[in-house]
Amino acid sequence: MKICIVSRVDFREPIETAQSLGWMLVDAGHEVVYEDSIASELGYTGVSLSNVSFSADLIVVLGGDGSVLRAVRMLTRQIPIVGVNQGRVGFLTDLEREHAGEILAGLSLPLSVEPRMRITIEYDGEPIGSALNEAVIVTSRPAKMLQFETFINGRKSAEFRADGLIVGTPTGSTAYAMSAGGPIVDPLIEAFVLVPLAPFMLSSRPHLISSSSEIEVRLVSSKPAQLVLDGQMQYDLGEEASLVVRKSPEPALFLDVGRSFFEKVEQKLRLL
Ligand SMILES: NC(=O)c1ccc[n+]([C@@H]2O[C@H](COP(=O)([O-])OP(=O)(O)OC[C@H]3O[C@@H](n4cnc5c(N)ncnc54)[C@H](O)[C@@H]3O)[C@@H](O)[C@H]2O)c1
Ligand SMILES: Nc1ncnc2c1ncn2[C@@H]1O[C@H](COP(=O)(O)OP(=O)(O)OP(=O)(O)O)[C@@H](O)[C@H]1O
Repeated sequence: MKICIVSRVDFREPIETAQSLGWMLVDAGHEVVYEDSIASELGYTGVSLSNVSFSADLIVVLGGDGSVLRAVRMLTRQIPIVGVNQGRVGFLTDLEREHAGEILAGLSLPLSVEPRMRITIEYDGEPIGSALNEAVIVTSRPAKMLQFETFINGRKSAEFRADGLIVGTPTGSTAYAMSAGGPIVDPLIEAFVLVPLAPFMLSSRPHLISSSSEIEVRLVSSKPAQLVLDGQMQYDLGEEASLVVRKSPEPALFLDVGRSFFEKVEQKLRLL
């Protein structure tokens, strides 16, 4: 198989892991390429994630959740991906560093994957990006509320004031949405999680909406707001902005290594 290794490069351990893992995978008969930023740390010629998504069979990410979110975002075409935890929480990672080499070396095609719903976002009618965890519309001025209107398949569903609104996925239900009071959603379910941030009215509650729906969020107030995708891409929103969120036709493809989602919930989130 052709495997592309991606790594965070902000400290030595993942860089050293990337080198030793690469050697182990080559010894096991795999073709190994490195993404640009880790390649330059190791003195190799790298590949871009956008291009390699058309030729690699698997992406291996050395890092935490942010590194996995970044890698999924940078893939032009979704291909199987697996994270090796080199972060603080690593909820989206499924392999620990100590065992990653032997497990990955033994892989062969076809790979077993677990599709993870992603979302696409349009701003004022133009595609602006996609997300695996969530899209957040949030006030640019702390302690100033925004006024929202939401529409499900063109029909008005709510009008409320809040600091912000999370439109999340089941994968993102254990991230910001959970901290904001949303439900933990089995990632095998395909649905949107709508969670208001500090709503003015207690009646503004989290909602679970079918993934076949089209969700429009309109900003009624003229106060400054921002759109944040997976906590990593940030955009200023103009007055009376309209954002349309849909299920992406391309889910992320998490390599199935037998890790139970609920085991991870128990292990990683209850101990935090
Ligand atoms: N109050 C909060 O809990 C809060 C606030 C902002 C952002 N976030 C989350 O952080 C994500 C970005 O992650 P990052 O690592 O680049 O930023 P980061 O470094 O700020 O990490 C945020 C924390 O969220 C965890 N996390 C991220 N995705 C997760 C998931 N799907 N399930 C469980 N935990 C998850 C990360 O492990 C990290 O501990 C955003 O998508 C958002 O969901 C959480
Ligand atoms: N190769 C890279 N080039 C630039 N930025 C990167 C690269 N790899 C990771 N990052 C960014 O660096 C940060 C690394 O954070 P990451 O989430 O991987 O680790 P962590 O925050 O320690 O762990 P966790 O998110 O699991 O708590 C992320 O924001 C990610 O987007």
